[in-house]
Amino acid sequence: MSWLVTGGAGYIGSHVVRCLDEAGLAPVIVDSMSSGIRSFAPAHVPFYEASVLDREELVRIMDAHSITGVIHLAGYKYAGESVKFPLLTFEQNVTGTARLLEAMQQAGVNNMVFSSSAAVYGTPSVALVTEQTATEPESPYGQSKLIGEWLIRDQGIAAGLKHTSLRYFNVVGSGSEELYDASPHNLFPLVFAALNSGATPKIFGTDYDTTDGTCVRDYVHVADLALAHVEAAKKLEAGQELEPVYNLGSGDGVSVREIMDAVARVTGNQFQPLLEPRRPGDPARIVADGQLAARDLGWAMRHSLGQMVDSAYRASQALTPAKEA
Ligand SMILES: NC(=O)c1ccc[n+]([C@@H]2O[C@H](COP(=O)([O-])OP(=O)(O)OC[C@H]3O[C@@H](n4cnc5c(N)ncnc54)[C@H](O)[C@@H]3O)[C@@H](O)[C@H]2O)c1
Ligand SMILES: O=c1ccn([C@@H]2O[C@H](COP(=O)(O)OP(=O)(O)O[C@H]3O[C@H](CO)[C@H](O)[C@H](O)[C@H]3O)[C@@H](O)[C@H]2O)c(=O)[nH]1
Repeated sequence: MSWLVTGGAGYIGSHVVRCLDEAGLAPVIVDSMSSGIRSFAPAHVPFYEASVLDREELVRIMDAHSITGVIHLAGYKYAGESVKFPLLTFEQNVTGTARLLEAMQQAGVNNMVFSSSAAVYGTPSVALVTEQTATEPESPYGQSKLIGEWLIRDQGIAAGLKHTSLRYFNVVGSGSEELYDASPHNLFPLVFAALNSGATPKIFGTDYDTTDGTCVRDYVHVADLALAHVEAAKKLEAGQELEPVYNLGSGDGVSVREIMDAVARVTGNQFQPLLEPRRPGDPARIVADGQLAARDLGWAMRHSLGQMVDSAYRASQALTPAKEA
């Protein structure tokens, strides 16, 4: 049993690869290296620098390794930036997913786990988002993830693909010090990049309709998230039916101000964040009901917020200048 991991040299993908490896579902990585980091891929795991847009190369790789399933994480992940770059976002996330599905059909690979996002919900009007909550994405990124889900669902109907899509909420933390989130646009990496360089972290928006005026999100630890992928892969491999979509969130809302307080506590740095205007496109609050995933995928929050902050901080400090370049 060998599973292909697209985007396996990325932040989340590298954690998934390690969990698959430990579970005996021999991972093989395909990554275009647009944002991947080569050292994130374990030396013994087969690695191909290739794009999911390259159908023929994907078929060759799937045949060469007798791949039985795909965890598809490759993509362009910035909701805010996607408003500026809709064509890039759709090419990578929609055309990329379509090419991958074509390759899977050609190679006879019949199992798929897809990285979707809470961004498919837009700004929900409910306190806890369930899988039944209306999908009203507000960015090309959210739209592209929803279309990805539809392509996969339709390929299930047309070609018998077994599949599930995991809608991640805010993924943070680090499962080991050499793996970190290098995103230039997300809260945790920006806060630690600022602190590590002597700058002051920023809060975008303090006038939202939330308890302290800052945005509320549902933060999950990347190592917990990775385990849910392995559970999904194992179930699909064993021929068990899964729901078409699962939320991977904790049910707990945490404000940006509360994150800053936790960072100050963990690092011992009593900084006063800079208060900036709102960042365009940010919903005030989005928090998940994760009960469906708990029922079917053993989904559980094994890490506390303090551990999320602490592990992210340690990983950010372990960065060498070479890795930062
Ligand atoms: N980080 C989050 O909070 C979050 C939340 C919801 C969903 N997601 C989704 O999870 C997935 C992984 O996110 P991440 O945080 O690890 O991001 P990341 O940028 O670290 O990883 C993405 C990986 O995909 C690779 N890639 C990009 N385009 C490719 C292509 N065309 N072909 C092959 N490889 C390609 C990149 O080089 C990178 O290694 C993405 O699909 C993202 O949209 C992330
Ligand atoms: O320096 C910063 C950076 C961010 N923020 C705020 O922190 C919150 C979280 O922002 P992130 O960029 O970390 O995360 P998002 O909620 O915007 O988006 C993330 O989670 C979404 C799901 O909820 C999507 O999947 C998306 O891909 C992923 O980047 C937002 O209110 C943002 O304005 C700050 O205050 N200061």
